[in-house]
Amino acid sequence: MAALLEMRGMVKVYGSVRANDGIDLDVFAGEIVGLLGENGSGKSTLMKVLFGMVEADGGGIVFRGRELSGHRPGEAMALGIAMIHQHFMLVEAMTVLDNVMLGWPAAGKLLKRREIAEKIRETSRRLGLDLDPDATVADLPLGRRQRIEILKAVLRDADLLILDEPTSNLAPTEVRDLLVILKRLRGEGKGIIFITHKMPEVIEVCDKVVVLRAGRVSGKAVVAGADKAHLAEMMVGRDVTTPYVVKEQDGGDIRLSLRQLAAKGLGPLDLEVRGGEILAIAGVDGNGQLELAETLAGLRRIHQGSLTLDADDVTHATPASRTAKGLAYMPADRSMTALVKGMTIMENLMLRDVKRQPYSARGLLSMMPGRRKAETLMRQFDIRAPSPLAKAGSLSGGNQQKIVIARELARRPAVLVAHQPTWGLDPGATRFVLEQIIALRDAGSAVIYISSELEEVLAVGDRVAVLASGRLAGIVARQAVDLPQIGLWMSERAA
Ligand SMILES: Nc1ncnc2c1ncn2[C@@H]1O[C@H](COP(=O)(O)OP(=O)(O)OP(=O)(O)O)[C@@H](O)[C@H]1O
Repeated sequence: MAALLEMRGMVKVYGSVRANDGIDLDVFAGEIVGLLGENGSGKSTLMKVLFGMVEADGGGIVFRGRELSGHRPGEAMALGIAMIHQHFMLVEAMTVLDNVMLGWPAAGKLLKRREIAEKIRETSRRLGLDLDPDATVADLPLGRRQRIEILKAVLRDADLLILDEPTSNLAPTEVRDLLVILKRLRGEGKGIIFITHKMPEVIEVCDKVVVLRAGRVSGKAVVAGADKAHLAEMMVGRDVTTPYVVKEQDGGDIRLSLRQLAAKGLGPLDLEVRGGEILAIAGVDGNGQLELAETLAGLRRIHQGSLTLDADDVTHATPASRTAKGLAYMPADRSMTALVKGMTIMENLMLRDVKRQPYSARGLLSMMPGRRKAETLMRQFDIRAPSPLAKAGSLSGGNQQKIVIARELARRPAVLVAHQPTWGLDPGATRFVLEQIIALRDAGSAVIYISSELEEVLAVGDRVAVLASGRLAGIVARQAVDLPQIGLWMSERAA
């Protein structure tokens, strides 16, 4: 049987970076191929080349027996290739049906709304998408929105679906649902390219894996019957499985305190975090995590109660004055909200220091000390880029994340609020970032670590709290964690 897709010797060069350096990839109909590799290894670039978003500098693509070169996304789509982007291309104020009709091929416009709505219902039932054509996108959780993109691809008869880290910002239940949907798509004969950093997902759905390193294929394997340890080593290249050191409360000073604190969709909450402690906040996504993170950062108004930072009342303080008092914030959606993509890596790393010596020269960033500091941080955090003067937006997704993480950690903040700090990071980078957060704790900072991944919460939290419907359902020392109890707390609804 001929492959659905054959990519041979793909090359893509950006300045001094060989993002793709002779990559071969085959995908057959009815096959899920895991495309793996550390941050910056060239996965997204290869997919952009395939989908016609960037032009290759070398190599050849054959799709369904046809040579493909110099093509644009419109042509790729018309031929049956669909790309499910991480930031969905949906109009939030419109319904599912209207969104599906937006890009409908001209010939299909002859179909009536009613007929398309019926097709949506039928496809949704068949694949288990659980989508109502009349639902408004803005009312749907992330996982459902992603399924609209899948629905669009299927209704346009795509044969090959590209999913670039589709699970990286989904809640665990949504991940499970997505994996089931992928298996159904495979059952209908679709070819799927699935980019992920998560080993359990690979084992669950992939038929084979292709691992990239520095723009080349560094390994290939059939998943069925493969040795898991071997697969993991191929993916990660080093051991990331030793447990982290959890600390018992050692009575540090209270650095962050919430008293009856309430904001829209949140609280009232009473909570204290001490220096030298990581308070991990678990919960099903959408239960007040974003509200809590943004309220602490000063991005949402506090309606009631108080917030103190190192004994200073900061209830109504601006984000900038909280930053000046030692609060650091890593938002979950770092690449959209915490990074200026058009600025250089150095400028992004130094955003908090422009007014500080020795980095300031009459209010501007002074070159030499800034560059030295940026170079050091890039080395420490393994930010892969040709130079500190490269634009942040030109880095791979994971390396963009690392800029924000490096900037916030390097300030040695009194209090760190970290929301999903490992999203988009490969296992090696995840390990490194968690170790840095633990080092910050050991140096006396207080950390609030918000994550919907229970495994991670349990790995790094000294105490574990659960948010449910914007309220604190329970809080417990790590050593005393009882998993069924945590599960109950997570499913609690506010009275
Ligand atoms: N538009 C661009 N300009 C310059 N360099 C780029 C551009 N796009 C990608 N690169 C570089 O190409 C390399 C590969 O990046 P790519 O985004 O393909 O990696 P990735 O494997 O998808 O990583 P991640 O897991 O972090 O998303 C990186 O070194 C990146 O900096």
